[in-house]
Amino acid sequence: MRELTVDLGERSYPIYIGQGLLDQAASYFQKHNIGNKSPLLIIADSNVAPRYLAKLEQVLQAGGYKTASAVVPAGESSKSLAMLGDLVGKALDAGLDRKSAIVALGGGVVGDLAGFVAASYMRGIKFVQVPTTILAHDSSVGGKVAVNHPQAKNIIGAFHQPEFVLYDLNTLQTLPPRDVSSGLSEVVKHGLIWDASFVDWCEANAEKLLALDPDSLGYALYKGCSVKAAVVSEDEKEMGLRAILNLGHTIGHAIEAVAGYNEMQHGEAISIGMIGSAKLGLRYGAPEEVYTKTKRVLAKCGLPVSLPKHYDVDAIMAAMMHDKKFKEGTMVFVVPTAIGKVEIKSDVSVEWMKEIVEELKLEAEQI
Ligand SMILES: NC(=O)c1ccc[n+]([C@@H]2O[C@H](COP(=O)([O-])OP(=O)(O)OC[C@H]3O[C@@H](n4cnc5c(N)ncnc54)[C@H](O)[C@@H]3O)[C@@H](O)[C@H]2O)c1
Ligand SMILES: O=C(O)C(=O)C[C@@H](O)[C@H](O)[C@H](O)COP(=O)(O)O
Ligand SMILES: [Zn+2]
Repeated sequence: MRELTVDLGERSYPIYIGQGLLDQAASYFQKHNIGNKSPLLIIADSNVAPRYLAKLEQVLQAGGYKTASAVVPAGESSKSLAMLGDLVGKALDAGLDRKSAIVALGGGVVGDLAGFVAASYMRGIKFVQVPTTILAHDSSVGGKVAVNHPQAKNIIGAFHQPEFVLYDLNTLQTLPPRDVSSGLSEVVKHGLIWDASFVDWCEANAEKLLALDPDSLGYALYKGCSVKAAVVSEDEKEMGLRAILNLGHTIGHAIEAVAGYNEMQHGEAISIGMIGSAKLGLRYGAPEEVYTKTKRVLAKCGLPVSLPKHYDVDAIMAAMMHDKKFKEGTMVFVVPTAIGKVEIKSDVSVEWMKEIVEELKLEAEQI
């Protein structure tokens, strides 16, 4: 078992990463002072619930907890205000009070959604992250919780940190291949922004990761979570440094919004976005390797590296204008300057960005 800390003073919390942790969930809840007098609400999606919900409920109940559960349809569309309303209804029906906790059992969709329920129910109650996807090494850490609006991704949300993160690597064995690749996108991102040697490692170990080799996965998720924890510990509310975690996300979020949140997985959209950011890096004078290596490692992880033909460039440009990094009307981008290093550039040319999105699409047409 590996352990990391998100260092936020009195709101600091651990990330536990290991095999079989679900079986020990009750003792972690007790260790972190989650009381057993008020009920817990476990939120899972329709793919995760049949696999892991009964197990978690049984372990928690055996440890003296009262549990209720809510199952949402799998997929990004569940990150909506309507679903938030439904879940608040479920929390009320189950009798959750201010001492209760919400448990997010699932990937980033459930983590963001359940976390926002916890942030807003009774103006904020405790929550615990129990991630079950590779991508959720990113989403379960750092306290960004949100739902989407049809016009903009994650635009209704809060910063609300979990009590702890319980990452049972065994759950990852049932992930479909597409979600394995999608999760690796954010793993690679953590290397691209912080640690060149980890990018080399990802490239060399891509096949093992795709095959869900437990040792490789454990190491990759530990490294990814270490980067995330270090950045969040320095800048919890994204006043500066934390923006680097957004590499590829301005283009990526725009693609997700234009796709209606149901065609492209988050990690897939971010992969295309990171290729776009690498192209922008070249325009700012980064060495060619930044682009070629970024593209190679993402492709090795089974990720898309160009924009599918049917996407409308103008619609993507319009969606990009809703990016939360926009300040005082200027385009702000995370730009790679070397492998493992990025800079935040303000006032990025809209013309350049349009040319880059067009190039991304043209490259798909050439395949
Ligand atoms: N808050 C943050 O800091 C942050 C960071 C990164 C991403 N995100 C958000 O995370 C979301 C994407 O997360 P995701 O890729 O985990 O998506 P997801 O939660 O939709 O999970 C992907 C798919 O895998 C299924 N699944 C989950 N665990 C499984 C398991 N163990 N076995 C079988 N199937 C399983 C899900 O049902 C779903 O179909 C996006 O909404 C993104 O915006 C948030
Ligand atoms: O934690 C962060 O900060 C991130 O940017 C991590 C991203 O991978 C994640 O997708 C996040 O939800 C994007 O944040 P947003 O503020 O652009 O919605
Ligand atoms: Zn992301």
